[in-house]
Order: sequence, then C-alpha cells, then structure tokens
Amino acid sequence: MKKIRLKAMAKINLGLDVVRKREDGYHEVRMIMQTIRMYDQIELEPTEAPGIRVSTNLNYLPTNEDNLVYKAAKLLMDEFDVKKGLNIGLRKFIPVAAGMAGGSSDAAAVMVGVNRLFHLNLSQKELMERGVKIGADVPYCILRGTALAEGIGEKLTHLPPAPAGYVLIAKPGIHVSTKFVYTNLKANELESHPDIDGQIQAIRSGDLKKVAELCGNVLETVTIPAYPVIEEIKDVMKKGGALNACMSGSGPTVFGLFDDREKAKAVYENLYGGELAKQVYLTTFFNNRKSGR
Ligand SMILES: C[C@](O)(CO)[C@H](O)COP(=O)(O)OP(=O)(O)OC[C@H]1O[C@@H](n2ccc(N)nc2=O)[C@H](O)[C@@H]1O
Ligand SMILES: Nc1ncnc2c1ncn2[C@@H]1O[C@H](COP(=O)(O)OP(=O)(O)OP(=O)(O)O)[C@@H](O)[C@H]1O
Repeated sequence: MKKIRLKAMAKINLGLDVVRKREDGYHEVRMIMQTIRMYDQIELEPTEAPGIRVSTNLNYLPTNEDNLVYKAAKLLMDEFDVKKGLNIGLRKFIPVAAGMAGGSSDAAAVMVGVNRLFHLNLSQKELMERGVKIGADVPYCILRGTALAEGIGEKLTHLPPAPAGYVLIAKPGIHVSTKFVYTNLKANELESHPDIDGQIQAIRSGDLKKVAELCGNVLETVTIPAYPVIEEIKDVMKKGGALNACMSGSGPTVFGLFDDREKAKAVYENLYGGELAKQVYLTTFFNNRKSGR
C-alpha cells in the first residue's frame, strides 16, 4: 500500500453563540463555521508492523496518544480490528491552541485517510458520528465549508458558501485553553447574543458586508478580559478598513474580513513583525468541500 497525503484545513467562527450550559458541563452552541485556506499537511503510511507512530515538525506537541491524530487513527483501527500499523507524519502550519480547530482538523483528516487506506467504507456521516468522540469540532472539520453547527457543535447544517472576501488572521503570542474559556463563561448572564439567524440570511443573499457586520462571539466575554491584546488587534483591523474583526472560537486568534485586498494587505504589513501579533496571515474562505484533501 502507498502513502497518502491529506490537507487538514483551519476554520474560523463567523458567529459563535452559546445557548445554555448542559448538566455534563458542555455548552449548547449555535455557530457559523467557515473553512479557510490554511492547512496542516498529513502523510499516512501503512506498515506491516502493527502500532501507530506519530512524527511532527513541532517539538512541543505530543507524539503519543495525547496527539489528536493518534486518537483518531486508534479509534477507527481498533473498531475495525486493523492488523497493519500506521506512520503519521504531521506538518503543522495552523497556529496551535488558537481557536482555529487545528488539532480537530488533523484528527478529521486522519479519519478520512484511515477510512480510505484500509477500505473501511464508512460514509461521511458515519465518520462524523465517530469524530465527535475525539472533539466537538471534529465532525465539522470532516464536513468543511460554510455550516451552521448546533448541539455541542456536532449537529451540522450545510449552508451555501459564504460570500468571497479576504480574511486577515492574527494570533497574539499566547495559548488559550478551550476548557478554561468555557469553564469561565457565564452562560446565563450574557448581555448580548450574536444574530446567528440574520447571519445565515446574509450568507444566503451573498452579502459580505452584512455577514461581517453580524460577526460576534460570546466567548470574547471571557478571553478578552484575560488577554486585552485581542481587543487591540480588533481595533487595528477595524481602523485599517476591515468590514469587521472578531475572535475565532475560544481565541486568541482574531480574524478581520475585508472586501478590499489592498486594505487587507496594508493591515497585514502593519501587524506583521509587530508587538501585538506573533503570527499573521492573509487568506480567503475555502468552500470546495470535495477538493483539497
Ligand atoms: C470553541 C470551538 O472551537 C468553536 O468552534 C468549539 O466549541 C470547541 O471545540 P473543541 O475544541 O473540539 O472542543 P472539545 O475538545 O470537545 O472540548 C474542549 C473543552 O471545551 C468545553 N466545551 C467544548 C464544546 C462545547 N460545545 N462546550 C464546551 O463546554 C468542554 O469543557 C471541553 O472540555
Ligand atoms: N494534532 C494536534 N495539533 C495541535 N495541537 C494538538 C494536536 N494534538 C493534540 N494537541 C494538543 O491540543 C491543544 C490544543 O490544540 P488545538 O491547536 O487544536 O487548539 P484550538 O486551535 O484551540 O482548537 P479549537 O478551535 O478546536 O478549540 C494543544 O495545546 C496541544 O497540546
């Protein structure tokens, strides 16, 4: 059997609302998810020797069962009693602990790859049902594109592609734990909620300005007070002509939406190498869910 290569793409949350906290501690959400053109590269090589071996270009990431790629491969290989082994090569480009679902997307890509390599014949839906056992964002990372995510993030409704625009990504040099953010969220005391239904309408009518105007993320109420630099980055983007700027997921990554590439480029150059952000990228939405993997 030959090696296969896969792309694990990052996401941003165009909108993120929390409806309530469940008894098990998880939160019911309503989120507008969007894949962007930023990806980790994954190489899968089946081996005669049993076992899963992970290598990665980032020396601070785990290579044992704590890595989500390991968990994803093990979940499927155990269930289907795969006797062969697997080498997983992971080249990270998506910022880590950033709110961009990097680890979840790696896990999703490995599930798709293992399904293909070992001819498990699972449908996308069957993969997504298993993916949620690894993490709430994994089913969406299998689906990709523009989608409404409900439940804990696993109930997905595919939406038409969000209108095209330029996406400026800036991550300050801090790592934020998703668990910390949800644990400290006062879900019953939120003063305002993003208009998720309005944003869906704006997507359906192809109105980028309106999509941007309605961006909002209730997790900012936890992450921004802890890390005010996020607000500073949002201000820089808005002053530089972004239609809007918002935190992605549990943060600390900020994304700005632009309809003008020159303005986006100017803010990119302003932030790049500066004090506020450690990693800065200019990219676009990715919506061709069938390609690129
Ligand atoms: C912030 C987002 O990235 C937005 O897309 C997701 O909601 C989080 O997805 P994720 O990182 O895949 O989440 P998981 O790995 O399943 O959970 C990490 C931690 O976040 C909290 N968590 C996560 C999802 C959710 N709907 N409610 C929660 O309270 C739980 O405390 C959990 O211990
Ligand atoms: N393949 C992986 N890539 C990145 N981090 C991983 C991976 N596997 C395990 N981890 C661990 O998970 C933690 C968070 O990873 P990740 O980059 O997925 O967070 P995130 O961007 O906040 O995700 P999300 O948006 O889903 O909350 C890291 O601190 C890391 O130790």
